[in-house]
Amino acid sequence: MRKPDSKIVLLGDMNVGKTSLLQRYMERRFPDTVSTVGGAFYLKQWRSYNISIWDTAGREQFHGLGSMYCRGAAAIILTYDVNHPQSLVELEDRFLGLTDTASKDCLFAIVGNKVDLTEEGALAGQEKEKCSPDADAGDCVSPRVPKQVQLEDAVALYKKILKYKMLDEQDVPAAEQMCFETSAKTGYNVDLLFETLFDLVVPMILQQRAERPSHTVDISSQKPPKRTRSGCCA
Ligand SMILES: Nc1nc2c(ncn2[C@@H]2O[C@H](COP(=O)(O)OP(=O)(O)OP(=O)(O)O)[C@@H](O)[C@H]2O)c(=O)[nH]1
Ligand SMILES: [Mg+2]
Repeated sequence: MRKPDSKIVLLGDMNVGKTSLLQRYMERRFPDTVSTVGGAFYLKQWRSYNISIWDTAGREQFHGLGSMYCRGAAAIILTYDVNHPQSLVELEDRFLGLTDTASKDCLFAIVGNKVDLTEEGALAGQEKEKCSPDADAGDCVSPRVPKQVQLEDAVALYKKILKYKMLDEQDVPAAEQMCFETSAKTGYNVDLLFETLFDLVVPMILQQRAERPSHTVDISSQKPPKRTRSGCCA
C-alpha cells in the first residue's frame, strides 16, 4: 500500500457521530454503529493524492490514544452534537490538547452533527416527515427540538483555537468556512465538509513535497561511462 500523502483525524466525544459521518461519506450510507474501540482509518483518493481519514474513539478510556492518532495530521475535525452543549465544551477541555502532535500548520474544522434532530434541520429541508409504524428505521425521524448549540458557539471555539495555536486569522481559512453543521443520517453537508478539507490539504501536500530534499538523480546531467576495448565499462 502506498504511504498516504496526508492525514485527517476525527476527534470528539463519544456518540457525537464521528463514525457515522465517515461512513456516510465513504460508503454513502448510515448503518448502525458500535462505539469505536481505539481507532480505524479509511483511505480516500482525492485527485492523484491518497488521504487517510482516521476515526477515533470518543470514550474516556481511549483518551490516551488521541494524541498518537493526531501525530502529523494536516487537518483535524472536531466534532460535537448540536443537541448536547457539553460535547462542544469537551472539545476545548479534553480534545484540543491532543492536537499538539499534529502538523504545525494543521487546519481545524468544527462540526456540529445530528442537525436533522433539530427544528432548524427541518428548515434546511433535509429531512423526511415523521416515520410511520411500517417505515424503514433509516426513514424514521425523532421528534425535533430547538438546536442547543448555535453555529456562533462553534465559531467562537474556532477563534479560541487560533489563539491557543498562536495563529493569525489572516493566515488560516475563515471561521465561516471551517464551521459546519451536518447530519450523518441525511448526508446534509457531509460531502461539503470532507471535500472542503481535501481541497485545503492538497496545497499542503505540494508544499511539503517542495520543501523535502529531492532524492532523485538527474540522469541527463550524468556523463556516460567510458567504453573500454573489451566493450565493457570503466
Ligand atoms: N439522528 C442522527 N443520529 C446520528 C447522527 N450521527 C450519528 N447518529 C447516531 O448516534 C449514535 C452514535 O453514532 P457514532 O457514529 O457511533 O458516534 P461516535 O462519535 O463514533 O461514537 P464513539 O465511537 O463512541 O466515539 C448512533 O446511534 C448513530 O446512529 C446524525 O447525524 N443524526
Ligand atoms: Mg465511533
